[in-house]
Amino acid sequence: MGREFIDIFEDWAPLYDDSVTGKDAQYEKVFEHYDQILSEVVENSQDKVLEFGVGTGNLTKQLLNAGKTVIGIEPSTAMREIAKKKLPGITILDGDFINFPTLTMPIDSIVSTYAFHHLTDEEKEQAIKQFHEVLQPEGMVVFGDTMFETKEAKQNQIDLARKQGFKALAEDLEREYYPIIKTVRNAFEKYNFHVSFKQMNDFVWIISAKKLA
Ligand SMILES: C[S@@+](CC[C@H](N)C(=O)[O-])C[C@H]1O[C@@H](n2cnc3c(N)ncnc32)[C@H](O)[C@@H]1O
Repeated sequence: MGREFIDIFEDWAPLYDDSVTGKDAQYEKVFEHYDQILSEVVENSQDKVLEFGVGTGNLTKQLLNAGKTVIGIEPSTAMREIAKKKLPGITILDGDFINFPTLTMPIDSIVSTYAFHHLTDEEKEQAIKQFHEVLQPEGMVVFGDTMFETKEAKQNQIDLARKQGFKALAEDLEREYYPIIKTVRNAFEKYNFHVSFKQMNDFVWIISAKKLA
């Protein structure tokens, strides 16, 4: 579920790595400190990792370099192909945050960067409920993604993007389901996680959520 944006990624896949390295002015601020954001996710995760929205495999690469075992889930065929070419031998399966193949190992960390906002708030809750079921005791969810402290802060970024002539960014912020932090906090707490947030740039925050009993 939450697959309504896949066509965007089928088209974006060949140029995606140019965007994350700052070559697309519209997304420069969104991907500011990209490598640090990925590192922060890696540092907060444990050994047996389930990664959602793998994209071109940049987070996967850092996870593998840190010695972790990773099962990747990615709904876009074009993205999966690029990730497999970059990282031969990785396990990357067709699926999404809600529907994915049966897992072949116990999972102690669920990670993702720049992807959770493809789910509506209701779908996010459904996914978080499933994360609690999938994770081992004291397992972690560690996500980096765009979110906002208030509705006004979100609108300010949309207005700024329009003022700067960043039409694609403004439309993206309006089209997809970038959440308000309190909504995400409430969803994790509802399903028995202890959750904290850390800001990484004007858009992206790290969510670290530990499964409570
Ligand atoms: C902006 S890219 C992020 C890629 C990579 N994680 C990174 O940090 O560079 C978003 C990725 O999420 C994937 N995606 C879109 N909808 C999804 C869903 N419902 N479940 C899981 N992944 C999804 C897209 O296909 C795309 O590869």
